[in-house]
Parts: sequence; structure tokens; C-alpha cells
Amino acid sequence: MIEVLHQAGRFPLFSSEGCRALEAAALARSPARALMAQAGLAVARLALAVAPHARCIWIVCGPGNNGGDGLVAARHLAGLGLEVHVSHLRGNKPLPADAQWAWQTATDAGLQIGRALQAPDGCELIIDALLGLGLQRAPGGTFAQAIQAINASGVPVLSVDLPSGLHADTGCPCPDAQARPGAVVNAQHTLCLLSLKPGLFTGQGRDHAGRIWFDDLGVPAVDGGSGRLIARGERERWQALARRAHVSHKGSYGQVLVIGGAAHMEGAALLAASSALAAGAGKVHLKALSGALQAAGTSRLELMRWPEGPLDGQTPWQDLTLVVGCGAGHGLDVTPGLGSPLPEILRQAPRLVLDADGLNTVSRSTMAQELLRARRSAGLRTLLTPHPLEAARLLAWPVAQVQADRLAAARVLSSALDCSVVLKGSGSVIASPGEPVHVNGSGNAALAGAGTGDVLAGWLAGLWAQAPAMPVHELATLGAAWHGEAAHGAQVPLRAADLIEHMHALQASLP
Ligand SMILES: NC(=O)C1=CN([C@@H]2O[C@H](COP(=O)(O)OP(=O)(O)OC[C@H]3O[C@@H](n4cnc5c(N)ncnc54)[C@H](OP(=O)(O)O)[C@@H]3O)[C@@H](O)[C@H]2O)[C@@H](O)CC1
Ligand SMILES: Nc1ncnc2c1ncn2[C@@H]1O[C@H](COP(=O)(O)OP(=O)(O)O)[C@@H](O)[C@H]1O
Ligand SMILES: [K+]
Repeated sequence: MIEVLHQAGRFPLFSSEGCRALEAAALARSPARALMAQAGLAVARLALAVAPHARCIWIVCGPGNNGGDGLVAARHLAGLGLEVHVSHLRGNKPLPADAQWAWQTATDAGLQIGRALQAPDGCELIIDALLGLGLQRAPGGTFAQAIQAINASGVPVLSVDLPSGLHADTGCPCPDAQARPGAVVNAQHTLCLLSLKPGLFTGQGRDHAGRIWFDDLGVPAVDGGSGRLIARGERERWQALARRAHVSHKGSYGQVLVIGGAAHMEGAALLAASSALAAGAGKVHLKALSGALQAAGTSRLELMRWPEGPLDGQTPWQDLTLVVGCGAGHGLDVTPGLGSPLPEILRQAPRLVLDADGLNTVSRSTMAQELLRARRSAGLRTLLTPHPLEAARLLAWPVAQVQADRLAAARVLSSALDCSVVLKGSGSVIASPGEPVHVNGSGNAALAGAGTGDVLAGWLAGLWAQAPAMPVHELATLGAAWHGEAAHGAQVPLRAADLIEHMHALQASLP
């Protein structure tokens, strides 16, 4: 058993369908009941580890195999002499065979199984085995009551496989018939079994699941899942990026050009440019859309101002990695006569990170969308870094639809514009045409502050300038993981300029 987000490495993520296929294959290879026996034992072990002093435990079991896991755990914990109260909520249908076996062995062992919907007096731990992978709809009736009682109890909760009510694929509460979100258990710990579910790591998953543990039940990991979790910092991969030959010089590390920073939003472009420098780009140029900034220069003396004049056939495109859009306002709008540089950038830039108002401009212009879509087949590479609202504008969806299934939204956007995408937020989702989706496990709400996205965009370009041949999907994954890692242990809230320093300091700690 591991605590997933404390591990370095990449773990396969399985959609509900993939989990079912893995489960069926594992069941076919195992003796009858062996998986549930192991699952229940793992739950009991973790309960003892996270609440070693608890004497009284309430175990709330549902009508499927999730409930079966809870019943097996109940038998083990009662066998150790703990005061175990079991509530079993079941419908009119017979229990599945494994859960029926768990119920029978528990009652044979003398466990009393009731239907109470309140934590017993003196309860010190709740085990939530109500609903797992088989969640079909928003919990109603006694199921909703049980979830409310668990959440209102003030007692620590260990959820089995998933916090009950959370959808495994999306990390959202299951909606009811009126599309209102249903109740979800708020757990301190979740023990995910057999295969990792993406919904634990993105959307609302992290807030409901607490600390996430994983037991593969002895079934070896296969990488046939629908995506991958990037658990924690990937220092060995970063080290390869940061390595410098003694004989190298600034020309060895590429050039970044940042275009953005309209009046009143100069800071966004400065953050992106400073971040690209800190990431190690050899030279960083700034083309500010605000005349004042372009004239006055910046407090970072290393930054170079890009000369006045249009970007055109004379621009050394091949040498440049571009970050376009940070604080650009309407300055890139593709209105005839205004001379927006965006169409030429989309036609020419070999490596382009498009962020913030660059994305908003694209969402308003079908011409820009067509130019964007044509880039990959022309050998030009693009990374879009939208937050959920920017993604919603690009997709012409409500933002709630983006957040309701972040993996799907990132995939649809990536395929609609034929680009790589980092859909930012809790559990950033990285999607690229033909690649498995990655979910970034690092980072936390210390990053929820103005400018941290500009820092990400600049950092990505800074890395890309140094490794121009790196596949964009990999680059986006490494950059997002680095950005998130820098927030661990940082003071909350983390100011964006300080974030750059934290990310820079991680370079020094590389092995
Ligand atoms: N087999 C094994 O060896 C292993 C199994 N494992 C464990 O099994 C779990 C999956 O078990 P599962 O497929 O039985 O689904 P589960 O989550 O228990 O729920 C299904 C039941 O809930 C019901 N139901 C659904 N929604 C509802 C709602 N809103 N409100 C009320 N009821 C609702 C649904 O009824 P129905 O929709 O058919 O009316 C059905 O009766 C998995 O998460 C893991 O813990 C692992 O340990 C690996 C080894
Ligand atoms: N709760 C969180 N967990 C992990 N990362 C977060 C969280 N909140 C914000 N972030 C990260 O912070 C950054 C915010 O970017 P963005 O919203 O574009 O900010 P801005 O436009 O002000 O620069 C993104 O990289 C996002 O993934
Ligand atoms: K559960």
C-alpha cells in the first residue's frame, strides 16, 4: 500500500470501464473471493494505521461490492476486539455474489448488522463503504441521509475506493435528474483499490478524498489505462533538462520572446519573461503591448526589449520560442487595420505557448482558430494553457461543463484545435493529440492567486527553448509538475513572483 501523492513516478489511471475490465481479468485469475478478501483486509489495516487509538468504529456499507469490502473490514476489526457498528444499506435487489459472501462471513463471525443512519456515541472512526465504482446517480433517500450524517459527525472518515457519491471518472458529485450535484462524503483518507481512478485527482476529488492511498491487491500495474497520474516531482527527468555542458554559452539555451503586457497588465508579461529566464532560457526578449512598458524597460535587467516594428519575414522565427497572451487584453485582437501580430505568429512560430488573452482572442476569431488548427500539420508546435474559463470560451461551453469532466474537456479542446493543452486548476489535465491524458498530482491551493499562470507559461517556454526537440506533451507534463512541486511547503498564499524563486530554487536541489 502506498500514499500515492508522496511517490515520485507516473501511475496508470483507469476510467470506470477500464477499471471494470481490469477487475474482470483479475477476478478470472484469482480464486473466488480472493480480491474482496484482500481489499477488506487492506481497509482494516489502513483503519488501524490512521486511527491507532480508535476503539469504536462505524462502518457504513452499501448494496454492492464496495459494501462487501466494508463488511470484510468490519469482520477483521471486530475480531481484534474493537467496538464495530455496521450499518448496511441495501435495496430490493440481491447482493452481488462477493458481497453476499462478505455479509455471510461477517454474520457467521457474530457481527450485528443494522441500518442506523447516525454515528454511534463515542465513534472515533467512520469507514465509508457505501458506494464506489458502481455509483449510477446522485445518492438519494437513506443514502443521502447517511452521507449527510457522516459529514456532520465530525469524526475522521476513511473512504473505501472512492468517497461515496464522487464520480470515478470526473471527480464530480453525481448529478440528480435536475442536474443538481448530489451529496459526497468528505473523507480524511481514501483507500483506492486495484486501479487508480482519475476523479480522485482532479475536479473536486482532492477535496473529498483527503489523503489518497492505493493498494493494487497484488494485481501488477499495466499501462493500458486511459491516462497517467504524474504523482510528484520528476526530478530525474528535470535533471536531464537542467544539465549544462561546461563549454556551453548563452546561445546554447535558446531564446524566448514574450508578447503581452498591455496597459495596466504589464506585470503578467514581466512574470512570464522572468519565469522563462529562471527556467534557464539563454536570452529572453519582451515585446510589450503597453507603450509605457516598452519605453521604460523592466526591473529585471537581464530582459531584452524586442525592437519596434512588425513581426514578419525578417523575424528569426526558428530561433524563438514564443509566449503569447499574458496580460495582452485586446491588444492581439485580429481586427482588420489594427495590425495584430497574432496571425503572423500563428503562421510562423515553430514553438508557441499561447496563454490568457491570446486564448481569449482565438476564441473570438474563427480565422485565428483556423490558423491554429493548421499549425501541427505544418510542423509548427503549440501548447495552450487555459484555465477553465478560457477553456470554456474556446470550446463555447459553459464553464460548469468544462469542470464537470475536465479530462474530456482537455481531450476535446486538444483534438478540436489539434494542439497540446494544459487545462489548469486542481489536478491540471494535459492532453495532446494521440497521447494518453496526464493528470498533474503536484501543487495545491497556494497557487490560487493572480499571476501564477503567467509564471507557468513563461517557465514552459523557458524549458522548451532549451529542449526544442522535446515532444510538447512531455514538456507540458514536466513544466506543470515543476510548477506544482514548487508550491509544496510554500507560504500560503504564494505570490507569483515568489513562485518563480521557489521554482528556480528547485533547480539547485536536483540530484
Ligand atoms: N469484485 C471484487 O472482487 C472487487 C470489488 N471492489 C470493490 O467493489 C466496488 C465496486 O462494486 P460494485 O460494482 O458492486 O459497485 P458499488 O460501488 O458497490 O455500488 C453498486 C451498488 O450501488 C447501487 N447504487 C448505485 N448508485 C446508487 C445511488 N446513488 N444510490 C443508491 N444506490 C446506488 C447499485 O444499485 P443499482 O444502480 O443497480 O440500483 C448497486 O447495488 C469498488 O468500488 C470496490 O470497492 C474492489 O475492492 C476490487 C475487488
Ligand atoms: N488548487 C490548486 N491546485 C493546484 N494548482 C492550482 C490550484 N489553483 C491554482 N492552481 C494553478 O495555479 C495556476 C493559476 O493560473 P491562472 O488561473 O491562469 O492564473 P493567472 O491568469 O492569474 O496567471 C495554474 O497553473 C493552476 O493549475
Ligand atoms: K466508498
